[in-house]
Amino acid sequence: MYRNQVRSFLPYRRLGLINIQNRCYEKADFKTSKSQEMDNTKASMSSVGLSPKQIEMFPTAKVHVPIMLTNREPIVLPFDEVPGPKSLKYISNIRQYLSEIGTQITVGVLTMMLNVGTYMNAKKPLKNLSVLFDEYGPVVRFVSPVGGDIVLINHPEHIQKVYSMEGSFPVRSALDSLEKYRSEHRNQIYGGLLTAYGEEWHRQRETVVAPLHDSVNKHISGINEVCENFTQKINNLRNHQDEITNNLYKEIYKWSFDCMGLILFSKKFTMLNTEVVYSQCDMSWLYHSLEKATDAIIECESGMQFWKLFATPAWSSLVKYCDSLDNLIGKYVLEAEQAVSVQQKNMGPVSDELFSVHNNSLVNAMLLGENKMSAEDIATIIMDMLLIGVNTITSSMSFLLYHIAKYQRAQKLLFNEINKVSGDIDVNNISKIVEQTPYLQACIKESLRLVPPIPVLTRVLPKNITIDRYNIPRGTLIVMSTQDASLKEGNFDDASVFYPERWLKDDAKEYHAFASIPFGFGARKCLRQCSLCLHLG
Ligand code: HEM
Repeated sequence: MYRNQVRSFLPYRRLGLINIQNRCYEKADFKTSKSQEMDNTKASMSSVGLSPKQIEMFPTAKVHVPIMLTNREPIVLPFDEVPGPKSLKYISNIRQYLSEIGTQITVGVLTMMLNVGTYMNAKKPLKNLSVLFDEYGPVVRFVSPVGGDIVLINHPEHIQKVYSMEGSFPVRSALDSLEKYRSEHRNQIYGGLLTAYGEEWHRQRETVVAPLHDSVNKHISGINEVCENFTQKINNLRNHQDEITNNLYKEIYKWSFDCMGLILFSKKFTMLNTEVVYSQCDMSWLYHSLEKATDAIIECESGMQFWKLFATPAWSSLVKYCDSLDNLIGKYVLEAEQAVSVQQKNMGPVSDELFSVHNNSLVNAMLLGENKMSAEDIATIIMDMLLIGVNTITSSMSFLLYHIAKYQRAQKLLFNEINKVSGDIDVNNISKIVEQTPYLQACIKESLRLVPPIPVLTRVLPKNITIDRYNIPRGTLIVMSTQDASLKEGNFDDASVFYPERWLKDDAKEYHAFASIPFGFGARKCLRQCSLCLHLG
């Protein structure tokens, strides 16, 4: 399964946010009084949309109250006091003496130990993280030998506080390997949505949101066809015991690729009907390159990062398959650009085929939008959406089917609900479908609670923040273990059980709004314009 975790120091160093030696601990941040702190917390909660009543629902008493020196002044403890693995703390004393290669090795070992280094597909990262929280409490400092320390948190209130301070241009850690590929190999300074920062990121996001939304709506009936195709194929693949013996994941991947093909390219990829994926046609190459590029990114981001020093096999594979993705997507975008300019200059009719593909397509909308983008930028954004979209949807759908298969009672209830409304479904009206299928929505939400495709989220804040009682300097990489939060008994009863009903009860509102956030939150949350998750989150 694709699980996404993040670590990266590069972007922050480049932004000048991390400088451990020169880090200035502003006095003001240390001397925050308790009342100020409470006011700040309340203001931040209302800024993220919680009412005073909801604030009361999650009293600050749940969070450790700072020890009082006098009867008014709470102690805000310095960053060095944040608990964490002691052996790592010693590293902080010697890190300035480590050579570049030594640093790479240490980072690699630490990364493998904790799996805080895999953007996608870490094997059991959460187990390791929850062990850390059990041992050190809700705020854990992970000293890194390279200079930028990591702070891990898992408490919903702390997560909420981080989001409330993320600012207008939130920064999260990116994929170092993809960023290096783009900046060094393709000469792209900004990269796509995943890797861009600041105003450039904002510009790209503004350009893509509305066209993406329209594109999903336009292709609903096409997506429905792909879904029917998928169920038909699964039906045919069953053995005499009604089981799918293997390759179900691959079929789900193809289904997700076909859906994204419609949304991003307005094209019927029909990968579900294609057995030979290694053929010469563009669509097969795109599929093949996507699989291989994803594998290569996973390999580069996890474990030893020697690719930063020399071309490892994983790095060469990343370059090869990202090049291939770039070229195929670039070709499509250039075609669309050509069609648009022929039409605009009235230079005669565009061929029917070209017109039918590109008219009303997502790329067309981006080319003609107010913030006109270059073909190269559009191609990069499409590549990002393809990479993140196909993998997250495949993971979500796989676990949804897994949970429904495992919890037969839920399966029966779901079956009855769908049976009841099936005669009355209008596939083009998503809002109505959502209204008609509350149990299905609850199943999706519950499955995403148990296994969010991206189990940890990250932010680098522009200001110091006090979490629990600790001062965390600006520029520190804060890793929010959101899956850990959603699996905590304190946040959900029988937290490890698939129980969709918890989202249907009136008291569902009592769950902390940040106890399960599969799509992230704030200005940089998921674009989530897929059919599966359009109305959730
Ligand atoms: C069930 C499906 C999905 C889940 C659970 C999911 C989850 C997420 C999460 C957690 C983030 C990071 C949010 C944060 O940092 O606060 C994210 C970002 C993003 N997602 Fe999704 N995602 C899903 C599907 C998709 C699809 C289908 C697309 C493409 C059409 C997509 C495009 C993106 C993009 C472009 C970003 C980066 C946004 C930015 O940095 O501004 N996601 N997603």
